[in-house]
Amino acid sequence: MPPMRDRPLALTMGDPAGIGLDISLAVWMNRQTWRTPPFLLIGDPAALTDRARLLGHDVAIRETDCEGAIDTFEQALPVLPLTCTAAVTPCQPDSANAGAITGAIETAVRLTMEGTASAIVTNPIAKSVLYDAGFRFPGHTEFLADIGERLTGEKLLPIMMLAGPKLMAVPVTIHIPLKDVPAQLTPDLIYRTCAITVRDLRDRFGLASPRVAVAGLNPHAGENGALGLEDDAVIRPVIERLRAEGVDITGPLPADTMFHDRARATYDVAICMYHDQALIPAKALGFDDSVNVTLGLPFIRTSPDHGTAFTLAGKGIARADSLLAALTMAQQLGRNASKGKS
Ligand SMILES: NC(=O)C1=CN([C@@H]2O[C@H](COP(=O)(O)OP(=O)(O)OC[C@H]3O[C@@H](n4cnc5c(N)ncnc54)[C@H](O)[C@@H]3O)[C@@H](O)[C@H]2O)C=CC1
Ligand SMILES: NCC(=O)COP(=O)(O)O
Repeated sequence: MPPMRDRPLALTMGDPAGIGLDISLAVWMNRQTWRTPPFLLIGDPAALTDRARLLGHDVAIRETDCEGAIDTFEQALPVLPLTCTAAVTPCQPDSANAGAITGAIETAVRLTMEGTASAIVTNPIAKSVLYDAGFRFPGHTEFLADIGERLTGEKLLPIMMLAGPKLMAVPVTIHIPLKDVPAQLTPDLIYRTCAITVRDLRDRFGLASPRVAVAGLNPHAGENGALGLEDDAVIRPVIERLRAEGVDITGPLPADTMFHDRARATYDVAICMYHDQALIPAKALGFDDSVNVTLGLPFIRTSPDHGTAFTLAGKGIARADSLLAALTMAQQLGRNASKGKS
């Protein structure tokens, strides 16, 4: 296996009708000033060439395998080719391309697990477009865990973490309807989410003893049971168990007062009970520079925090900051992992 510095990141194209192609071109074109980590784009070279032309970019695109990506990267944007079934039109997603979109993700995992790529960075997918084609996973997070389980034979619990300079936040339940949240918030799920988060923050992010703040589910963390029972009956005992095991952990905290500046200074990561409880503060505090990173997997995966932004595709106005942050974080986590092994 080549050393980590000689391996590219595997970057998936995402939904080609969205801004993934635009921002991939941007991070490559600005590779010197932005110090973009070398990547291999897994996607349709014809769609990428068309998007570059539409945007007025003069970009050299070269098809290569993963081994050739690092040597190619300075001169041309390296692409591991796959073909979209339907013609790609910006802002007009087509479920006929679901196979190419998910195929890029599967290929990225395979290259990373076999050690030719150092980590996976995913461009955004539109979930509903894939659901229309029969995709049975809520999002990348759950799909990546399924691929990981198939490759390793291990049962995995994938954890979504939004990580930015001002906040790291983890939702315990992820892509489920709000009405299903209380039933899915079991002590076991909360415990394992906290434990995996603490382990990965220590082992992958280098935080020796992460300080964890856990949100309650209900207003005022239940107000002693008057506004809901889950905070004291379900969440608090898990926190007490983790504290007894040596984790630096507080909660359940009223969610409305745990994200202001002074509160955030008291912890490293916020464990939240549902998707929007974590993602609203994360995106409000750092939409351009936060990264969606999946913990609990046998490989590193990051992604920009935003979605496909279809209406911006092909217009030259999509910001590439979050993709750059995702590439940079994936490279750093890969380096930390290889240091841990040496
Ligand atoms: N990691 C992933 O694959 C993600 C996928 N999605 C998917 O994206 C689709 C659209 O979701 P939305 O809720 O509309 O979120 P979105 O993030 O695509 O767009 C929200 C707003 O932010 C703007 N925006 C997003 N990215 C931007 C960028 N790079 N530069 C400038 N402006 C930007 C959009 O124009 C829009 O006004 C959905 O189908 C959803 O499933 C959403 C989040 C993450
Ligand atoms: N809202 C975040 C999101 O939908 C990203 O999900 P995933 O596709 O990374 O699982």
